[in-house]
Amino acid sequence: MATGRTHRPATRSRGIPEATVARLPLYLRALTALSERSVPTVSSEELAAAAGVNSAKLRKDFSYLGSYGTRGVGYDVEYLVYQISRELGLTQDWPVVIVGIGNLGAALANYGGFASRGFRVAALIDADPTMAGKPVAGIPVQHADDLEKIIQDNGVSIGVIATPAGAAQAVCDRLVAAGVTSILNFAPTVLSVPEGVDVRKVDLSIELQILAFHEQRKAGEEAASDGGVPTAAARSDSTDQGPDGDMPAVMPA
Ligand SMILES: NC(=O)c1ccc[n+]([C@@H]2O[C@H](COP(=O)([O-])OP(=O)(O)OC[C@H]3O[C@@H](n4cnc5c(N)ncnc54)[C@H](O)[C@@H]3O)[C@@H](O)[C@H]2O)c1
Repeated sequence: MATGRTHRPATRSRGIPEATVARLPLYLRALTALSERSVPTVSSEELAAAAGVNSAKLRKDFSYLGSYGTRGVGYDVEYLVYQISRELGLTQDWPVVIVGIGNLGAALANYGGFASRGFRVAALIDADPTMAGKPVAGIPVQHADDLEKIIQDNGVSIGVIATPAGAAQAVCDRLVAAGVTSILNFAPTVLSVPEGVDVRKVDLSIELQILAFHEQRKAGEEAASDGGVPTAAARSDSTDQGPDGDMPAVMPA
C-alpha cells in the first residue's frame, strides 16, 4: 500500500524477508501456547498447523533464523520462543503511546495482551480537554498539547493512532517529529511518513469485506451444486472491495 514518502525494502537489514517477519508472530503465538502447556519439542508439521502456515514455508522461515530443528525430535519450543522473540525485538520492553482515547483507544488501553508481549502502554493522549487527568485502564489521559514532551519523557518509539481519520495525519506528523519511528494506525486513512518510519495499518472492515466476498462465492457454489442458476453475486469475479481487498487485517500502510 502506498504511503507517499515511504520506501520499504522487501527484506530487513539482516536478510530476513518481510513475509517471513510477518509470519514470526504467528509462530510465536503458537509456540507460546505450547510453552504454556510445557510441551518441550514440536515438529515442523505440528507447529505449521498450529500457526496456520505451510510446513515447507515454516522450515524455510526458520532457516533464516539459523534454526533447523533436530531430525526425529523437532524444534525445541523454549529455544524457538527465545529466538523469535529476540528476532522481533521482544526481549526488551517497548513503551507505547495511544493517541485518541475514544471507544477504540480505550479498548486498546484496556487490552491486557500488550503488556504480556512486551508492549507497555506508557501514556494515553487525547485532544479533548475534559478527558485530561481521567484514568483509563488505570492510566491518566494526558492532553494532546503535551504530546511531544510525553513522547520524549517516556522514550517512546511506537505510537498507536486511534483518532478520527481527519486528525490522523497531523497526529502522525507530530509523533514523528517528536521521535516516534513506528506507527500502528487504526484510522481509516493512508498516512504519509518520511523515510525510516514504519507504518502498519489495521482495518477490520477490510477483513469483513474479504469475508463477504468469500460468503458470496460459497453461496454461488452451493447454488451451482444444487443445479440452480448461480446468483449475480456468485458470477461476478470481483466485489467492490477497493484496491486493499486482499490485504491482511494488519498491513503495511
Ligand atoms: N481499524 C479498525 O478496524 C477500526 C475499528 C474501529 C474504529 N476505527 C477507527 O478508529 C478511530 C477511533 O474510533 P473511535 O470509535 O474510538 O472514535 P471516538 O470518536 O470514540 O474517539 C476518537 C478520540 O480521538 C480524540 N481525538 C480527536 N482528535 C484528536 C487529536 N488531534 N489528538 C488526539 N486525540 C484526538 C477524540 O477526542 C476522541 O476521544 C476512527 O478513526 C475509527 O474510524 C478503526
